[in-house]
Amino acid sequence: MAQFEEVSKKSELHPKPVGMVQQYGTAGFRTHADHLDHVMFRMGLLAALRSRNTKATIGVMVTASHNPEEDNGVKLIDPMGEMLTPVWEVYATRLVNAEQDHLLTVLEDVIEKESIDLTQEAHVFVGKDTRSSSARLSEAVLDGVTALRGHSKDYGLVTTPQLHYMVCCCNTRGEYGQASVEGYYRKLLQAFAELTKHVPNRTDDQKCLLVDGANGIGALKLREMVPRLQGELLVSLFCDGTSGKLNHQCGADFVKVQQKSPKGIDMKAGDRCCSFDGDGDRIVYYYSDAEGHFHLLDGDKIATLISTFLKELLTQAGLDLKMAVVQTAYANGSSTRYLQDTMKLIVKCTKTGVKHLHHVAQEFDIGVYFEANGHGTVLFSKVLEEKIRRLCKDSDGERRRVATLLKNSVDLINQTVGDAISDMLLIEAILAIRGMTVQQWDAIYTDLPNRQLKVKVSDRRVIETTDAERKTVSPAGLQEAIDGLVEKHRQGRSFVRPSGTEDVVRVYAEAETQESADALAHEVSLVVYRLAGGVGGEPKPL
Ligand SMILES: CC(=O)N[C@H]1[C@@H](OP(=O)(O)O)O[C@H](CO)[C@@H](O)[C@@H]1O
Ligand SMILES: [Mg+2]
Repeated sequence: MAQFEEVSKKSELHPKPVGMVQQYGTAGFRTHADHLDHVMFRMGLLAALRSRNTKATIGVMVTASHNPEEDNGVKLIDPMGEMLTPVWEVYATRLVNAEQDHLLTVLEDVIEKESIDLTQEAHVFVGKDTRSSSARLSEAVLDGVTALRGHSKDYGLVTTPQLHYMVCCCNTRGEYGQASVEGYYRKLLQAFAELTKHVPNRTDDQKCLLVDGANGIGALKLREMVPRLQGELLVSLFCDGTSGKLNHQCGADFVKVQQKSPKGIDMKAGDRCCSFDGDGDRIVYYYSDAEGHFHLLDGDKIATLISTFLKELLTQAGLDLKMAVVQTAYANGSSTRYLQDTMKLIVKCTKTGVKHLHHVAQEFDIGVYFEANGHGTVLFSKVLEEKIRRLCKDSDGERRRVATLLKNSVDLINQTVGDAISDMLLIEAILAIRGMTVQQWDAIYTDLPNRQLKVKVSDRRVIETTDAERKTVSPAGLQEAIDGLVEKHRQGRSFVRPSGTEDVVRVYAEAETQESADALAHEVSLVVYRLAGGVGGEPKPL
């Protein structure tokens, strides 16, 4: 077939280094930018097939998120703006690892398995982050789409959630919004303005927010929005990419893992601050108190603030609906207890990785999901959205006011995926409406001190987990050893799992005091090292 000749010819321009193997992981393919040209071309091919398979527009985002600037990566976006479905992750891995002379065979195999009609039209949206390698790598994606005679639209520099939004807008024929960056701005800005317009007596101090843009795409996009916030939010943008390096000593991942403020932010005691990650899909908040202590408000605190706000509105609106908060094992034990025992909310725990949380959140009328690292959003069922819309029209007085707040919250939230800009505007609106300071928000519950460590082992796959990764089933004896150690620490909890993005085993521990959490994390690291084939020197105490 003529299309295959074209693929054959074009693929010679994007040759795969012989023997190189890569895996479609938690966040797509991700590695040093020098090893990705063939991956990008082939993901362009796969996106064109996926588009024909779903009869919808598919997205391809070139980014390595919070990784160093030298890395890059690629993720595919399915029709409703969600992550690529798992069966196709397997195809992606096979296609990327096929040696040059085997590429067509693998391609044909996917076409046959999914009964893809090549005469169908294919449409692919492509976006990229600000990495120096992203321009040439997104060209390779476009080459792949064209080789299979797909139509492509290059959105250029966009945040990951913006591209998810575009795909959803396009496939809902504009019902979700207009598929352009301008359409995205307009939808969010209008919802934010509506939410904040009746908030009385806010001082400039309360409106001030310091933002660390991780020297990435999130900073560029936020800068375009700031002048249009009509003074309802006074943003000071730091790490805006004009001089610093992407993610270097800044950004949401740095702040969460190091538990300290980013380099280059000029914060005074009490200032409300937040950090985006490198592709604008994560956010964490923080402030430092008068004694200079750093306070982090991570994904768990964000989930608590948002779910408390929405639950109150639902009650006031007289809507009795099923609402849940979805977390992973990394959620701080205090947050889980607060949500369950005080807020009386359903709390679910899933495996790490946003696609798992998203999936479970879809089962409820309102599903609030956040990873502790700040990646998350809220999903609303169609039934609920319809009820809210009707209530806005048919009710009056207080009930109408509350329904309108709900409607504008729905519009402000990017339901396709976690979105730093959208989450930030929602959090700012909630704090304004409730007249709450960052300190009051922080005081809703007190985090248990915790520690995350990494252990290097020769093959991390020897660790198998169950119960949403909270327990191990192999190697033999490991779980019993962890249980024995946890027992010795007041309010102790610990688990280990192989990372899906790095060649390490992650260890998490929390306990009543920081010393205790640190000691537990170290003790567990040692048993992992001993029972799961540790390499290099034994883990040292902190
Ligand atoms: C503890 C932690 O933060 N893990 C991160 C990290 O996954 P690992 O499988 O733990 O490497 O990267 C994922 C993709 O960005 C993110 O979804 C997840 O939350
Ligand atoms: Mg990210």
